[in-house]
Amino acid sequence: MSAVDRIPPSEAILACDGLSKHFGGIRAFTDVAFQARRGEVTAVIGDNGAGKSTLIRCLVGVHVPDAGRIFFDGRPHPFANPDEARKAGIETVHQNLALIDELTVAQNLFLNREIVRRIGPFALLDRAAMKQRARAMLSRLSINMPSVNQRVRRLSGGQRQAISICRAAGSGAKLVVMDEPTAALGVQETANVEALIRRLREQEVSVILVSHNFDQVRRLSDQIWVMRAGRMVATVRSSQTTGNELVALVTGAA
Ligand SMILES: Nc1ncnc2c1ncn2[C@@H]1O[C@H](COP(=O)(O)OP(=O)(O)OP(=O)(O)O)[C@@H](O)[C@H]1O
Repeated sequence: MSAVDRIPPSEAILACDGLSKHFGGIRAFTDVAFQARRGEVTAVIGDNGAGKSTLIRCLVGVHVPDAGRIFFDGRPHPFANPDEARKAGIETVHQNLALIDELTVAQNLFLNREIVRRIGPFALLDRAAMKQRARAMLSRLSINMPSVNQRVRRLSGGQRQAISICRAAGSGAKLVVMDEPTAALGVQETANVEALIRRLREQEVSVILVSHNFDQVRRLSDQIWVMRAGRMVATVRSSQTTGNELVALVTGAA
């Protein structure tokens, strides 16, 4: 049975069959199949070079796969670039955060999606509306921020990550894809970002999370995809696995 058939379309936010991506003679991954349930956190694990980042780049429209089918929210996924994926409801939280230091929290939350007010032939930025909406977006995810007028340069790594996640979720995304969202964070900041991911899940936003931290993956996710050397070697329910089993699946000792 194909992966697309296993979960009824109404329950699958994402499904994929026979997906492959090569860069010239280098194989990133081959014949990958998977499904992610709507409203769940799905983690992607695997050793360095297993193909995780390339796989999620195919999901968010950065790369076009060489072969295979992807379905998003019950429909074929034809996204040729990240803008198309975003319009359909897939947002990405990038490893390098993509925030602009010299802009404020509110300006970063509305970067490239500014609210404008039309007065005759002129289109003016509606700063008051953006600030008001920024406060509502932060409050919806219980994110504490000193002020929406604060420049992000002065914020901690965890606060910056929270803004990136809020920005991704705030536009009504159905699926938020995160590549190592806590890799550069300390213990408390990691806990804050994990709490934020749980709140997304409570609000029925589906999440795909790439992480090398198996404890985190088991704490946060419902389902785990395991990649090894360009293959999807296992899909496991997080509640039914142990850290040792994950290590064995990732290394091939299982
Ligand atoms: N743009 C590219 N051009 C050529 N090869 C690439 C490119 N992107 C990825 N690869 C190759 O594809 C394979 C999978 O890489 P990918 O970055 O997807 O792995 P990963 O599991 O995310 O690794 P890591 O955990 O180290 O980030 C690797 O052999 C990598 O060198």
